[in-house]
Amino acid sequence: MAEKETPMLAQYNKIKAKYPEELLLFRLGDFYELFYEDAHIGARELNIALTKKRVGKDKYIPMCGIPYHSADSYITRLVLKGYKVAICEQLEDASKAKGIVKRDVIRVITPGTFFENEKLKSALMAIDKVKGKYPISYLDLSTGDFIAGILDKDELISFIGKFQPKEILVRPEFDTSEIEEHFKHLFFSKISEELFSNYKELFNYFNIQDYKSFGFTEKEKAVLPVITAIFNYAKATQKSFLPFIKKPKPYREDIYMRIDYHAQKHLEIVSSNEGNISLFNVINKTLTGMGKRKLRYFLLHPLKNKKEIQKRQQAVEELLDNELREEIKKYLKEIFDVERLVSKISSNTLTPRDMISLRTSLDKIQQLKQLSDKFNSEYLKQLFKQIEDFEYLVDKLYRYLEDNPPIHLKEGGLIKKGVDKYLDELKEIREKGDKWIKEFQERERQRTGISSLKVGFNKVMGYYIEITKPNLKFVPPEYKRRQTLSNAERFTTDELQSFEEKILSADEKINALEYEIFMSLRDEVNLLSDKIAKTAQAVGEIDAVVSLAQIAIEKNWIKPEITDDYDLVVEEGQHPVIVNFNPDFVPNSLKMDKNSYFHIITGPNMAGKSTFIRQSAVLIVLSHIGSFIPARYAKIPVVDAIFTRIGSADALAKGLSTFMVEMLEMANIINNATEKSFIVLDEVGRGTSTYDGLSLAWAISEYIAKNIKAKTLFATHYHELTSLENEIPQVKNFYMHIKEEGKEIRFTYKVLEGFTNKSYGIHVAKLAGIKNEIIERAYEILEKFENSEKIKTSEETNILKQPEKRYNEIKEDLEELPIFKQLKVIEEENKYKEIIEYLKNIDIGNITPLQALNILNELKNKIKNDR
Ligand SMILES: Nc1ncnc2c1ncn2[C@@H]1O[C@H](COP(=O)(O)OP(=O)(O)OP(=O)(O)O)[C@@H](O)[C@H]1O
Repeated sequence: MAEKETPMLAQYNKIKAKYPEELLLFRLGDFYELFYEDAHIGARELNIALTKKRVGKDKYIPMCGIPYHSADSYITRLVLKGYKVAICEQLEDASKAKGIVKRDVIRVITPGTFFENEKLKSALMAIDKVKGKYPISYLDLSTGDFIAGILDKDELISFIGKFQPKEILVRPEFDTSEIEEHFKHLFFSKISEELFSNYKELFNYFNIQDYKSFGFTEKEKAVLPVITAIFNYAKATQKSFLPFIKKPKPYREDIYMRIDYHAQKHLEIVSSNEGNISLFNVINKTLTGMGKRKLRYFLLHPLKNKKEIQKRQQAVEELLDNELREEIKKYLKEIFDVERLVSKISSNTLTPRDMISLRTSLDKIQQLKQLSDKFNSEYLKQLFKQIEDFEYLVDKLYRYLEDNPPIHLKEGGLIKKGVDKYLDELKEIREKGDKWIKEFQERERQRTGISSLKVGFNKVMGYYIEITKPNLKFVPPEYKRRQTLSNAERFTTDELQSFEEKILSADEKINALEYEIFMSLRDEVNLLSDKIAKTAQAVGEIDAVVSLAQIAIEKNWIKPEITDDYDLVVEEGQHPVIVNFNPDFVPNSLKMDKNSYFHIITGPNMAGKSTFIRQSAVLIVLSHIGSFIPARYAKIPVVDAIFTRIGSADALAKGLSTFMVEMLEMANIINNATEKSFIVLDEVGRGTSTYDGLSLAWAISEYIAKNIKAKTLFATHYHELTSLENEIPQVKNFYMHIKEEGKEIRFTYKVLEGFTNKSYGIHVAKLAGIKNEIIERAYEILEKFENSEKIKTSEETNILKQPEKRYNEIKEDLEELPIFKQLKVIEEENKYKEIIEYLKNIDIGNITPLQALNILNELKNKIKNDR
């Protein structure tokens, strides 16, 4: 006969059945316990001991436990590793419970919802697919920011790159592979269809009747399911911990300059490649959490409206005034991360200290608002106008809240005197109690003649009278022994006991009442959440603009002139990140106009080509966020997109060849760039055989220069490309100047007009420390090559213009190259896919034997054609 489950195990199994995918942390006294498979995972991932729990006469189940008091760090580790953790709490006081203590899951923490954890930062996204487009929504539970929009595939990839969601919600049938091939570590949660369709709670929460109230148009209807899904998921997992969520805002890519995912990464705008530092880290001088996030947002969303950019510039210019800026900074320094605090208000994670931080912040924000008359800039005026008045609330919080409250809500010490009459009375009893104890101690000393007699208190024993061992003989008979210590004994008396009951019940009442008052205060603040959040946004934006002014002053940057024309001029520009570490950085200029917009830059390795072309793109980005830039003078036309194609190894890990990645990126550029775009190309075509690569680089350059007419900087080692200058008038050659001093060379990092055939590769090898005898031998071989090159016929050099002819000549050799073999495999795989698809679509139940024979024949032919 099956053994009966213990009540605890029955309770566990019932709850676990509702959370099969989560690790269930089951609260037992001072521990959270994990059982069965969860225990194995927990022990392995947290490196803690796997033990057993006895659940019947001879029955044991696997168990591991983490202490309640340090649970946070364990939970963080599990969530960081991509687990979802369900916290199951005791819902009643164990000492007062009849039978087994009630327990239930109070919250599920997932990678995208651990909003109070600084390390993880909540970032939840939902993606759907409708008619080839991707409706998306994004919710940051730590700030309450909520956005939604409809993106195309490239925009979706770029969005994920910008916002870096920690968890992506999709429908069960969603094919995640098309996104995963672009990113290394994404965490997808497949959630039920029901969460996408049931928008009742969402509408209730925001008190609306229709999604259009959020500002979406009829055309954007497809965002409703993703908004709904993200909201329902947050609610279902966070339960009473659900923080304040702002109304979802339409996210429309088309109002910003497009910087796709590759460009963000290659230009190291907000995150850098290993060992480097990002543009954001260099220019970030913000003083608040909101400001930091806003500046980051600015960088990832440069404006593309001249007037808007100029408005920001004007604000930055005004803030160059040291006195004014310092005055604002004085307040900003004391403002906490209000967005995060607001999000906590409606959730159970708000601590009394958070409330004090909010009080201080709102107070400083009120003082900051006093400065609003001092500005002329339209943009600053507008931002200051968005700061709401919280005078009444601040005053109330000062009147109500103790300045140094404890961390926990239920320990009392939260509320000042004068707030509640009954509370004051209770506190008086407690104070009188202190006095009474002193008098009682004095009285007992007199009565017993024991001058060292002490009245003390601890949580376990309550009040007691302590008598040292030598004085025990003087203890009166009515004293009741409570505890024996090594050199003293502890007693109580009827009088002390009845006092204790009175005082302890006052204490309990005080704590309960303070908690109640604190909660009603919290509710009051909660009603203002929306206003506080909007104010916090404005403060963040002020902080970001102040930061732009601060860096401009510190680095002596200039204001670029923004135009709607075509021409671009940067005189003596510098790379803002590299110059930061290299004071000897050599400035360079760039001039582009309708007669000269495709620049080919040649020069040896290490001469500074990449730095120059990236610098140009970065200066354009900075100019479009309203920032000043490191240059002597600059005139920047509004650019609609920045595209980059820069050699990288990042996609290799995903099994795509470098060449394939390169071509995918090129295809994206060619399909999307316009005359108003800025393109940066570094070494296009290097991933394949020289002639293929060169022919492609040539054809692509020709296409961009003739048809797209986007401003383009192309750094290359293909010296042959410089002949494009003769073919297309708008193509111009530039090269990195090198100074030759005997056999030595020196990089000057100067970009000059014209081109050079010398590659100096051997020089660079020498600089890198390659042995002298090898270097000498390389020079000998080079000389031989150069001599044989001289007698080549002109027909041979002309291969560039006849890539196909040349291709046929060398076809056999090329096919031996690994890249070709790889492409062949891809090609074949695609053919097989076609056949598989064909087979899948055959409805066997509905065909005649003759049709079956025909199909077989067709399949045979398909395979024959391929062989
Ligand atoms: N204008 C400059 N002033 C001073 N140092 C520079 C300048 N430009 C580049 N450098 C330094 O020169 C080094 C090489 O630069 P970069 O990578 O741009 O060269 P490259 O020509 O693109 O080389 P490769 O062809 O090998 O990729 C870097 O360490 C960079 O910091």
